[in-house]
Amino acid sequence: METELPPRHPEAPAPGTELGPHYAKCFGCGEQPDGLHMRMVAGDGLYLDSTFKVLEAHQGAPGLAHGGLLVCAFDEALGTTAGTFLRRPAVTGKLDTDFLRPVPVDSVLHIRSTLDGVAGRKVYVSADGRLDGPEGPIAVKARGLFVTVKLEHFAKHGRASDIAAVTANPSMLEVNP
Ligand SMILES: CCCCCCCCCCCCCCCC(=O)SCCNC(=O)CCNC(=O)[C@H](O)C(C)(C)COP(=O)(O)OP(=O)(O)OC[C@H]1O[C@@H](n2cnc3c(N)ncnc32)[C@H](O)[C@@H]1OP(=O)(O)O
Repeated sequence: METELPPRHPEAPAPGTELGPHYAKCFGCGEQPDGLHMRMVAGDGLYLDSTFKVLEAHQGAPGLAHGGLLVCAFDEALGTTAGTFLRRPAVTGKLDTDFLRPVPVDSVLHIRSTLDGVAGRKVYVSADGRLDGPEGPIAVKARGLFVTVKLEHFAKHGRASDIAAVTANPSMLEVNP
Protein backbone atom coordinates (compact mmCIF):
# COMPACT_ATOMS: atom_id res chain seq x y z
CA MET A 1 0.00 0.00 0.00
CA GLU A 2 1.32 3.42 -0.93
CA THR A 3 2.18 5.94 1.77
CA GLU A 4 0.39 9.29 1.49
CA LEU A 5 0.85 12.58 3.25
CA PRO A 6 -2.55 13.29 4.84
CA PRO A 7 -4.07 16.76 5.11
CA ARG A 8 -3.97 18.40 8.52
CA HIS A 9 -7.33 17.45 10.05
CA PRO A 10 -9.66 20.49 10.02
CA GLU A 11 -10.24 20.04 13.76
CA ALA A 12 -6.55 19.75 14.60
CA PRO A 13 -5.52 22.41 17.14
CA ALA A 14 -4.41 25.70 15.62
CA PRO A 15 -0.67 26.29 15.28
CA GLY A 16 0.75 27.55 18.55
CA THR A 17 -1.90 25.80 20.69
CA GLU A 18 -0.54 24.10 23.80
CA LEU A 19 -2.11 20.65 24.02
CA GLY A 20 -3.71 19.38 27.20
CA PRO A 21 -2.92 15.87 28.45
CA HIS A 22 -4.78 13.24 26.44
CA TYR A 23 -5.32 11.27 29.66
CA ALA A 24 -4.92 12.59 33.20
CA LYS A 25 -3.03 9.46 34.33
CA CYS A 26 -0.72 9.23 31.32
CA PHE A 27 2.92 8.79 32.37
CA GLY A 28 4.07 10.97 29.48
CA CYS A 29 1.73 13.95 29.60
CA GLY A 30 -0.52 13.49 32.64
CA GLU A 31 -0.29 14.13 36.35
CA GLN A 32 1.75 11.12 37.51
CA PRO A 33 4.09 12.45 40.23
CA ASP A 34 7.25 10.98 38.66
CA GLY A 35 5.92 11.18 35.10
CA LEU A 36 7.49 13.08 32.24
CA HIS A 37 5.01 16.00 32.37
CA MET A 38 5.60 16.70 28.72
CA ARG A 39 4.35 19.93 27.24
CA MET A 40 3.40 19.98 23.58
CA VAL A 41 2.60 22.74 21.15
CA ALA A 42 1.04 22.25 17.71
CA GLY A 43 3.17 23.39 14.79
CA ASP A 44 1.91 24.97 11.59
CA GLY A 45 2.41 21.78 9.58
CA LEU A 46 2.12 18.15 10.57
CA TYR A 47 4.43 18.52 13.54
CA LEU A 48 4.45 19.09 17.29
CA ASP A 49 7.10 20.68 19.47
CA SER A 50 7.44 19.03 22.88
CA THR A 51 9.63 19.58 25.90
CA PHE A 52 10.66 17.09 28.55
CA LYS A 53 12.69 18.17 31.57
CA VAL A 54 14.78 15.31 32.93
CA LEU A 55 14.23 15.04 36.68
CA GLU A 56 15.88 13.20 39.57
CA ALA A 57 13.43 10.27 39.23
CA HIS A 58 14.32 9.75 35.55
CA GLN A 59 17.92 8.59 36.10
CA GLY A 60 19.39 5.36 34.78
CA ALA A 61 23.06 6.10 35.55
CA PRO A 62 24.27 8.75 37.97
CA GLY A 63 23.12 12.10 36.67
CA LEU A 64 21.92 10.73 33.35
CA ALA A 65 18.47 10.02 31.94
CA HIS A 66 17.40 6.38 31.67
CA GLY A 67 17.27 5.38 28.00
CA GLY A 68 13.89 3.70 28.42
CA LEU A 69 12.37 6.89 29.74
CA LEU A 70 13.75 8.78 26.76
CA VAL A 71 12.01 6.22 24.54
CA CYS A 72 8.85 6.88 26.54
CA ALA A 73 9.11 10.60 25.75
CA PHE A 74 9.37 9.82 22.05
CA ASP A 75 6.50 7.33 22.21
CA GLU A 76 4.37 10.06 23.74
CA ALA A 77 5.41 12.72 21.24
CA LEU A 78 4.99 10.45 18.22
CA GLY A 79 1.65 8.99 19.33
CA THR A 80 0.28 12.42 20.06
CA THR A 81 1.49 13.64 16.67
CA ALA A 82 -0.41 10.86 14.92
CA GLY A 83 -3.54 11.36 17.03
CA THR A 84 -3.55 15.14 16.85
CA PHE A 85 -3.29 15.57 13.11
CA LEU A 86 -5.51 12.62 12.17
CA ARG A 87 -7.95 13.11 15.08
CA ARG A 88 -7.94 9.36 15.63
CA PRO A 89 -6.21 7.45 18.39
CA ALA A 90 -3.16 5.48 17.29
CA VAL A 91 -1.10 2.97 19.27
CA THR A 92 2.58 2.17 18.92
CA GLY A 93 3.35 -0.79 16.66
CA LYS A 94 7.06 -0.21 16.28
CA LEU A 95 9.52 2.31 17.63
CA ASP A 96 13.18 2.70 16.63
CA THR A 97 15.47 4.95 18.62
CA ASP A 98 19.01 6.22 18.06
CA PHE A 99 20.78 7.55 21.14
CA LEU A 100 23.46 9.97 19.94
CA ARG A 101 24.43 11.82 23.13
CA PRO A 102 23.91 11.26 26.87
CA VAL A 103 21.07 13.33 28.33
CA PRO A 104 21.91 14.76 31.78
CA VAL A 105 19.49 15.24 34.66
CA ASP A 106 18.14 18.83 34.71
CA SER A 107 18.48 19.19 30.96
CA VAL A 108 15.46 19.88 28.79
CA LEU A 109 14.93 17.78 25.71
CA HIS A 110 13.23 19.65 22.84
CA ILE A 111 11.47 17.15 20.61
CA ARG A 112 10.06 17.97 17.19
CA SER A 113 7.86 15.11 15.99
CA THR A 114 6.44 14.94 12.48
CA LEU A 115 3.76 12.91 10.77
CA ASP A 116 5.55 11.59 7.68
CA GLY A 117 2.77 9.60 6.00
CA VAL A 118 -0.11 7.16 6.30
CA ALA A 119 -0.86 3.87 4.55
CA GLY A 120 -4.28 2.57 5.55
CA ARG A 121 -4.20 2.34 9.36
CA LYS A 122 -0.43 2.62 9.50
CA VAL A 123 0.95 6.00 10.48
CA TYR A 124 4.63 6.79 10.01
CA VAL A 125 6.13 9.37 12.34
CA SER A 126 9.62 10.53 13.24
CA ALA A 127 11.25 12.89 15.72
CA ASP A 128 14.49 14.57 16.74
CA GLY A 129 15.26 15.45 20.36
CA ARG A 130 17.67 18.34 20.91
CA LEU A 131 19.45 19.22 24.11
CA ASP A 132 18.72 22.45 25.95
CA GLY A 133 17.14 24.37 23.11
CA PRO A 134 15.27 23.90 19.84
CA GLU A 135 18.54 24.53 17.97
CA GLY A 136 20.69 22.44 20.33
CA PRO A 137 22.56 19.28 19.33
CA ILE A 138 20.47 16.21 18.53
CA ALA A 139 20.70 13.73 21.40
CA VAL A 140 18.01 11.22 20.36
CA LYS A 141 16.24 10.40 17.09
CA ALA A 142 13.23 8.11 16.69
CA ARG A 143 11.00 6.66 13.99
CA GLY A 144 7.73 4.97 14.72
CA LEU A 145 4.93 3.05 13.10
CA PHE A 146 1.63 3.67 14.84
CA VAL A 147 -1.64 1.92 14.04
CA THR A 148 -4.95 3.74 14.28
CA VAL A 149 -7.52 1.99 16.46
CA LYS A 150 -11.13 2.50 17.42
CA LEU A 151 -11.96 3.67 20.93
CA GLU A 152 -13.21 0.14 21.61
CA HIS A 153 -9.54 -0.96 21.61
CA PHE A 154 -9.08 0.73 24.99
CA ALA A 155 -12.41 -0.39 26.42
CA LYS A 156 -11.66 -3.98 25.42
CA HIS A 157 -8.06 -4.19 26.67
CA GLY A 158 -7.78 -1.64 29.49
CA ARG A 159 -8.02 -2.52 33.18
CA ALA A 160 -11.72 -2.49 34.06
CA SER A 161 -11.36 -0.12 37.03
CA ASP A 162 -9.63 2.54 34.90
CA ILE A 163 -12.18 2.21 32.10
CA ALA A 164 -14.93 2.61 34.69
CA ALA A 165 -13.17 5.70 36.12
CA VAL A 166 -12.96 7.48 32.76
CA THR A 167 -16.51 6.45 31.88
CA ALA A 168 -17.68 8.04 35.14
CA ASN A 169 -15.46 11.09 34.65
CA PRO A 170 -14.86 11.69 30.93
CA SER A 171 -12.88 14.88 31.66
CA MET A 172 -9.96 12.57 32.59
CA LEU A 173 -9.76 11.88 28.88
CA GLU A 174 -9.43 15.48 27.86
CA VAL A 175 -8.33 14.73 24.35
CA ASN A 176 -6.28 17.46 22.67
CA PRO A 177 -8.42 20.47 21.75
C1 LIG B 1 -10.81 10.68 19.36
C2 LIG B 1 -9.74 11.63 18.74
C3 LIG B 1 -8.45 11.55 19.36
C4 LIG B 1 -7.42 12.56 18.85
C5 LIG B 1 -6.23 12.76 19.74
C6 LIG B 1 -5.67 11.49 20.26
C7 LIG B 1 -4.38 11.69 20.99
C8 LIG B 1 -3.92 10.35 21.39
C9 LIG B 1 -2.56 10.43 21.89
C10 LIG B 1 -2.09 9.09 22.21
C11 LIG B 1 -0.67 9.18 22.69
C12 LIG B 1 -0.23 7.86 23.08
C13 LIG B 1 1.22 7.81 23.39
C14 LIG B 1 1.64 6.54 23.79
C15 LIG B 1 1.28 5.43 22.79
C16 LIG B 1 1.36 4.09 23.39
O1 LIG B 1 2.18 3.83 24.22
S1 LIG B 1 0.26 2.86 22.84
C17 LIG B 1 0.72 1.45 23.87
C18 LIG B 1 1.74 0.54 23.22
N1 LIG B 1 1.21 -0.13 22.05
C19 LIG B 1 0.29 -1.12 22.16
O2 LIG B 1 -0.16 -1.49 23.24
C20 LIG B 1 -0.17 -1.75 20.88
C21 LIG B 1 -0.29 -3.27 21.05
N2 LIG B 1 -0.58 -3.90 19.75
C22 LIG B 1 -1.85 -3.99 19.30
O3 LIG B 1 -2.82 -3.68 20.00
C23 LIG B 1 -2.04 -4.54 17.91
O4 LIG B 1 -0.93 -5.32 17.54
C24 LIG B 1 -2.21 -3.36 16.87
C25 LIG B 1 -0.95 -2.45 16.84
C26 LIG B 1 -3.47 -2.53 17.22
C27 LIG B 1 -2.35 -3.96 15.47
O5 LIG B 1 -3.31 -4.99 15.52
P1 LIG B 1 -4.60 -5.02 14.55
O6 LIG B 1 -5.54 -3.92 14.90
O7 LIG B 1 -5.11 -6.42 14.58
O8 LIG B 1 -4.02 -4.65 13.12
P2 LIG B 1 -3.07 -5.49 12.15
O9 LIG B 1 -3.92 -5.89 10.97
O10 LIG B 1 -2.28 -6.55 12.85
O11 LIG B 1 -2.05 -4.34 11.70
C28 LIG B 1 -2.47 -3.25 10.92
C29 LIG B 1 -1.32 -2.92 9.99
O12 LIG B 1 -0.21 -2.49 10.81
C30 LIG B 1 0.93 -3.33 10.57
N3 LIG B 1 1.64 -3.53 11.83
C31 LIG B 1 1.09 -3.77 13.05
N4 LIG B 1 2.08 -3.92 13.96
C32 LIG B 1 3.25 -3.74 13.29
C33 LIG B 1 4.62 -3.79 13.68
N5 LIG B 1 4.98 -4.01 14.94
N6 LIG B 1 5.56 -3.58 12.73
C34 LIG B 1 5.21 -3.33 11.45
N7 LIG B 1 3.92 -3.28 11.02
C35 LIG B 1 2.95 -3.50 11.94
C36 LIG B 1 0.36 -4.63 10.03
O13 LIG B 1 1.32 -5.33 9.27
C37 LIG B 1 -0.81 -4.13 9.19
O14 LIG B 1 -0.29 -3.65 7.98
P3 LIG B 1 -1.12 -3.81 6.60
O15 LIG B 1 -1.48 -5.25 6.49
O16 LIG B 1 -2.33 -2.93 6.76
O17 LIG B 1 -0.19 -3.33 5.55
